[in-house]
Amino acid sequence: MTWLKKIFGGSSTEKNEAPAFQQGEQKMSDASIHIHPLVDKGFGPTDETFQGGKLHCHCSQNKVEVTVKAQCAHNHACGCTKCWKPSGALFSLVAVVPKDAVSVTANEDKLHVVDPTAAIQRHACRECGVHMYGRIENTDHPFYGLDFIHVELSDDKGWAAPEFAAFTSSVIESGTDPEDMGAIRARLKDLGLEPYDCLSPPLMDAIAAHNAKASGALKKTA
Ligand SMILES: N[C@@H](CCC(=O)N[C@@H](CS)C(=O)NCC(=O)O)C(=O)O
Ligand SMILES: [Zn+2]
Repeated sequence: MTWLKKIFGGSSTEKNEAPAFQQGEQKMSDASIHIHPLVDKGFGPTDETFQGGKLHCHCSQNKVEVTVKAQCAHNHACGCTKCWKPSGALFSLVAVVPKDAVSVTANEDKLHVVDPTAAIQRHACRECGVHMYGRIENTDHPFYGLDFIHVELSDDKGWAAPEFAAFTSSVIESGTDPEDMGAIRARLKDLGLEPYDCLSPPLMDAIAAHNAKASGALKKTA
């Protein structure tokens, strides 16, 4: 995926496939913890030939439609309070795609920006509340050029599988008891999603490298 290399460099697709418990161990995580519907039931493998698909909002009629002409990357569970989650889910499922691959193809007039002051301008349906895509407008932002999408809004199969869990501790800000965090982290690990309290190490490295180039601490060619 050349667009991915251009933005994140060569080391951004490190995938965590380590199981939480070694084979033969008896310990099981709590399957009654609802991380996200697509994650709880097992996501299925990434289709390497997949070229994108359509996303639809939850309205019964006049659905907002977003067409995405690319496979997504860095699909992950996000526990922050800002990312859209289906009801009952502790985490959002969010991925990035190049912004040029994203277009609104129906009922664009129903969209509004949830928080115009946020780094990610989340375009949501005014009627059902679903976030259709998030765009970074600040050209200096490390992730400028990428849009954020929720692949669960698509009936198309083959989207890249989630790789990790970000902003795990932030679920407390939505009302989760801090005492439940051990069980939640164990469940994430069991599902193959290593929990981080910010982003994954490769993404944090990409952000730091971007900032270091902007400040001059790193040469722009590095
Ligand atoms: N602890 C905060 C974290 C929010 C946060 O920083 N979210 C990350 C991950 S989506 C971000 O990049 N936010 C930028 C934004 O919301 O525009 C919360 O849960 O609200
Ligand atoms: Zn988030």
